[in-house]
Parts: sequence; structure tokens; C-alpha cells
Amino acid sequence: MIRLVLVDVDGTLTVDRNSYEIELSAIESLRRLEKNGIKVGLVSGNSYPVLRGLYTYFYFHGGLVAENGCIVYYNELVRVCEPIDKSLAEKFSKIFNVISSWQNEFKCCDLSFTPPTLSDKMIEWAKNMGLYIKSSGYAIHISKSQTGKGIGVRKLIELHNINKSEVLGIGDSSTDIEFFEEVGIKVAVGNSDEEVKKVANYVTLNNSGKGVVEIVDKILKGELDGRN
Ligand SMILES: O=C(O)COP(=O)(O)O
Ligand SMILES: [Mg+2]
Repeated sequence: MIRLVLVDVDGTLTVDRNSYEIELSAIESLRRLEKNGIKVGLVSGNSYPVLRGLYTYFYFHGGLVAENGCIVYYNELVRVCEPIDKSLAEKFSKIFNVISSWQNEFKCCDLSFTPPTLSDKMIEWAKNMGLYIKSSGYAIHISKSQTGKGIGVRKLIELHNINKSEVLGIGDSSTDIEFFEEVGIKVAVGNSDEEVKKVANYVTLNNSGKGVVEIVDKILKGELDGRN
């Protein structure tokens, strides 16, 4: 029985993977889950203030995981990672001529940069600095801990005191693969990275937010957890 649905934001709740426009029909759909007793949570590389704002006004009640797993909120705020030296934001953006996200000012542990293209030189620099580096397709992320959304999702599920088999996750990019390892049912939206589709239990026919609408319909019909 699905009791919690966790959704990535950029590329999953948006109209497409290269857009910041929220697919409003996806939000309306997820609210149907909440009305049917299934809580909805957000899991993203975005900062806590951004995610807490979205979570509050989407009127979801399943909690959130921000900063690619480092910050968890569900009735209480839990920081799961080591803080990063924030001066690295300016250093990294100068060395590689990338834009340091405005959100970095509001982050503790995971810094992000655009454009999202990861180069071998960046990977080598991060390794030499003892940092971890990845790209979500929207931004490059560097952190001190080997964070991943999975570490935060595991903590959030613990706070819910439920089993991972009762949790369904929806995502689109490589940063969602660790997230998927911590949930029972893994859903990739239709335009996901191929590596995400490979590990998914279900790939939606529709892309991004419309894929969320599609999967919510299936959940409510009981088609995904063996009830139909
Ligand atoms: O912050 C990013 O890089 C993208 O965010 P996401 O984890 O919601 O896809
Ligand atoms: Mg995403």
C-alpha cells in the first residue's frame, strides 16, 4: 500500500526538462493523492528556502529533502551533511567560468552552478579538493559529503516511521538514482535520462509534469501497488 509519494522538482514537476515552469496540472494531481490519504513530499537539489516555499504553497504534507539530500524537513529540520566552505562557490565559478547559483547564499552543504555541463577538468578539480561533484541536468553540484538524495530520503522515511515499500518516488535525472534506491516503487518520467529509465519500475508515456499526472491516475486506480 503506497502511503508516501516523493517527487523531484526540476524536470519532473516542470513542463519539460529544460524549463522552470511548474506544470500546474501535476500539482493538482498530487493534491488528489493527499485528499486520498497519500502524503506528498519534494526531493530536490534546490535550497531549503526554495523547497519549503514550494512545499508550503503546494499544500503538501509529506515533508521535503533539499540540497540533494543534505537538508530534511518533516515536522522537524534535520541537517544530514557536512557544511561546505562557501568561498568555494566564488573559486569554482572563477576557475571554470560558470555562474554560482543565487541559492548558494542560502545553502549549507551543496553548492550549485550553471550551465550544467560537467567537464573532466571539473571532476579532476573536485577530486583534488576532496569534494564530490555531479550534474542534475539543470546544474552542477559540489559538496563535501558524498551526499546524494538517497541519504535524505532514507532519513525522511525514518521520520515517517514507514517502510520503503510503502513509498513511491518520481524523478528525471541521474541525481534521482540514489533517491530511487531508497523507495519501493521507482517511476521515471518519459523524458528522463536513459540511466534513470533503466532502474525504474515504471516509465511514464508522458514527459515531466504530465508524466506525474499519468502516474497519479494509476496510483489512485490501485494499478501500481498490486491492488488492481
Ligand atoms: O537543483 C538542481 O540541480 C535540479 O533540481 P532537481 O533535483 O529538483 O531536479
Ligand atoms: Mg530533476
